[in-house]
Amino acid sequence: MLIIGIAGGTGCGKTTVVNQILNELPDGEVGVISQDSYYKDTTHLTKEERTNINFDHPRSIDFDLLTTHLKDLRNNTPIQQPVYSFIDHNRTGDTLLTKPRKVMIVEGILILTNPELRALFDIKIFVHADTDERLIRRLKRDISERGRDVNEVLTRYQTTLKPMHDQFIEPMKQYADIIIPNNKYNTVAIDIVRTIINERL
Ligand SMILES: Nc1ncnc2c1ncn2[C@@H]1O[C@H](COP(=O)(O)OP(=O)(O)O)[C@@H](O)[C@H]1O
Ligand SMILES: Nc1ccn([C@@H]2O[C@H](COP(=O)(O)O)[C@@H](O)[C@H]2O)c(=O)n1
Repeated sequence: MLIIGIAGGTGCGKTTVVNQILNELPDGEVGVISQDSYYKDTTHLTKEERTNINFDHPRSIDFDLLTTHLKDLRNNTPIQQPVYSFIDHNRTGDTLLTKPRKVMIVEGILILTNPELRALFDIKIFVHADTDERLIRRLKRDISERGRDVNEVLTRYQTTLKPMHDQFIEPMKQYADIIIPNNKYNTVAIDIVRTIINERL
């Protein structure tokens, strides 16, 4: 199994890059795990307490479960990937049966911060987009897809998102094998990654 980790700040285009990579590859040959599915279970908290969680700090992620699941997949064992709701700030209780594939992609803002998880990646990719570009994309996406308003996104950006990005996410570039510039759609980089994957299929 080839395991590819794709990191980068919020709004840099990780999900879009993954979808572009999957396009034109044979259906079902490449599996995807999102770090977002592994936000810690917050059922014991009130809605207000959940809203106040710092979702950009590594401690918000259940790295133990994510690492265990990736090792299971590597050992050819299917996993039940949790399903996460950005509206409720919690796992939904549903799971998604995820089967081992020849190639697995793991994507998320913090996936390179955990040494044990990082060591499982054969290829580490960091997607880069400038800060202003990422904020604009995040604003538009969170309002249209994640039930947020302008004030909420900007407050979160100032209080946690930007400081956490500078402290935990940007420094992870040092571990990247490939950095994809993604201020604009980067078809050349996508083709290169797809070629690497095709060699393993
Ligand atoms: N290269 C790009 N140029 C313009 N918009 C982009 C680009 N990549 C992604 N987007 C848009 O930016 C938003 C955030 O992208 P997404 O892939 O969800 O980022 P991430 O998963 O890194 O948070 C989406 O609305 C997406 O369509
Ligand atoms: N309940 C939550 C959980 C996370 N976030 C934000 O999601 C961002 C990571 O996801 P991307 O798709 O943007 O990589 C992260 O910056 C968290 O702030 C949230 O808003 N609500």
